[in-house]
Amino acid sequence: MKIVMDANIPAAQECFGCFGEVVRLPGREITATDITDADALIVRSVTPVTATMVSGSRLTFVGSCTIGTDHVDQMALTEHGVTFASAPGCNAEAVVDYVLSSLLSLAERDQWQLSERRVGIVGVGNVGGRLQERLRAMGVATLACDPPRAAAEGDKEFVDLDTLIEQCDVICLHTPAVQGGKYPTHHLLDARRIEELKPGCVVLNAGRGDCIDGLALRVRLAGKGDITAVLDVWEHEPRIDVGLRDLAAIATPHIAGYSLDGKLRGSWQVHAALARHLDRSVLALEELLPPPAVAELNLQQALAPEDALRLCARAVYDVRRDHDRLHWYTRHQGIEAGFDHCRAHYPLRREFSTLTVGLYGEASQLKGLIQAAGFQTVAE
Ligand SMILES: NC(=O)C1=CN([C@@H]2O[C@H](COP(=O)(O)OP(=O)(O)OC[C@H]3O[C@@H](n4cnc5c(N)ncnc54)[C@H](O)[C@@H]3O)[C@@H](O)[C@H]2O)C=CC1
Ligand SMILES: O=C(O)C(=O)[C@H](O)COP(=O)(O)O
Repeated sequence: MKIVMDANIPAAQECFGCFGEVVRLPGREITATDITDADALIVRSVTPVTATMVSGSRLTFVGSCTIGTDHVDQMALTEHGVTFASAPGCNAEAVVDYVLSSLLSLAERDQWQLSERRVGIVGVGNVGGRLQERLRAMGVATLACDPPRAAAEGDKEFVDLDTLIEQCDVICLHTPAVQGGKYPTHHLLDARRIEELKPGCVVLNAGRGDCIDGLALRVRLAGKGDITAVLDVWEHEPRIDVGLRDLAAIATPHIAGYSLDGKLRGSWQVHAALARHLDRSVLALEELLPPPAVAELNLQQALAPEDALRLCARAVYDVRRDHDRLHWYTRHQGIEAGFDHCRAHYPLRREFSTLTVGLYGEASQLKGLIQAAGFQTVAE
C-alpha cells in the first residue's frame, strides 16, 4: 500500500513503514494530486483534508496525529467510506506543561504567586481537564467553563464565560475550533469580552487561534496595556499578526503540544488505528520512546515552593526559549517561513513526568507540590 504523510510526523518509518511504501511531503503543500494513487493519508493540523481531495482518490484511511480535527472534513470521509482516526489526548500533558511553564515564568517576572491567583479554564476536555486536575492538586483555585459539558452533565462544576471573566485573574483557553452550531468558538473572546477582562489579568490561548479576536486583543494590549497575553495559537497561521507577536508577553509558534512524548503518542495512536483497520498487530508504544537526557534533579535546601517548581519546570521545559526562537526566526526569515521553521526544527522536549525529583532534607516537604505539578518524586 502507498501511504502519503506529513514530513513533520516523527517515527514515520517505525509506525507506518511496516504497512507499505511511505511518501513524506511538507504538510502545508499536500494536494489532491499527491494522493490520487495513495491508500492512506496521514496528516497533522496544517493539511486541510477536503471533500475534493478525497473524492478523486482511492484512500481507505485518513489519520491525523493531532488532538484537533478541525482541518478534516469528517463528513466527506464518511460519505466516501474512508476510515478516520485522530489522536485524542496525545499531547494534552505537554500543553499543561506549557501552561505551567508560562504562568510560573510570568509570576517570577511580575512578582506574583500562582497560588494566590484564580485560574479560569475554558474548554475542559483532555487538556483543560488535566490542567484543572494539576492546578487543584497544587492548591490553585480554578473555575471551569464548558457549556457542552454543562449541558450534558449539569452545571454544578461549571460557570458561564462572563462569570469566569469577572472572577478570574488568569484565563486559559483550551477550546477546539468550532464554526456554527450551538456552541461556536469563533471569537469566543470577542471585542466586548476582551474589554471586560480585569486589569492585571493574564489571558492564555493554547486552543485554536480564532477563539480570540486578535485585532481586539491587540487594541487592548497596545491601548490600556493593563493585561498580559500568552499566545501559542494565532489567527491565520503561519501569517501571524506581527503587532500581536510584539505585544504578547509570551509568543510561541503553535508548539504547546510539541513534546517528543506527545508527538510520538500521536504517531502511535494513528499507527494503532491503521493496524486495526488492516487487521495487523500493534507496536508497543514503549519501543518508540527514548529515555530522557535529564532524568533526575535533586533538591536539598529549603526553597520557596514556587521557586522549587520553577527550577523543576525549567530543567525539563522553559517556554521562554520558544518565545525567543519565534522572535528570532520570524525577524530573520520572515513571518511565515520563520513560524514554520520553529515548528519543523523544534528542539527535543520531554514532559514533566519524565523528570524524577529527589527531595532530601528540608526540601522533602515540597513532595506533594512537586508531584501535583506532574513530576515523579523520591523522598527520604
Ligand atoms: N496549542 C497546541 O499545541 C494544541 C492545541 N490543541 C487544541 O486544544 C483543543 C482542545 O483539546 P482537548 O482538550 O484535547 O479536546 P477535547 O475535545 O478533549 O476538549 C475540548 C473541550 O472544549 C469544550 N468546548 C467545546 N465548545 C466549547 C465552547 N463554546 N466553550 C467552552 N468549551 C467548549 C468541549 O465540550 C470539550 O470538553 C483541541 O481541539 C485543539 O484545537 C490541542 C493540542 C495541542
Ligand atoms: O494536536 C493538536 O491539535 C495540535 O494543535 C498540534 O499539537 C499542533 O501540531 P501540528 O499538527 O500543527 O504540527
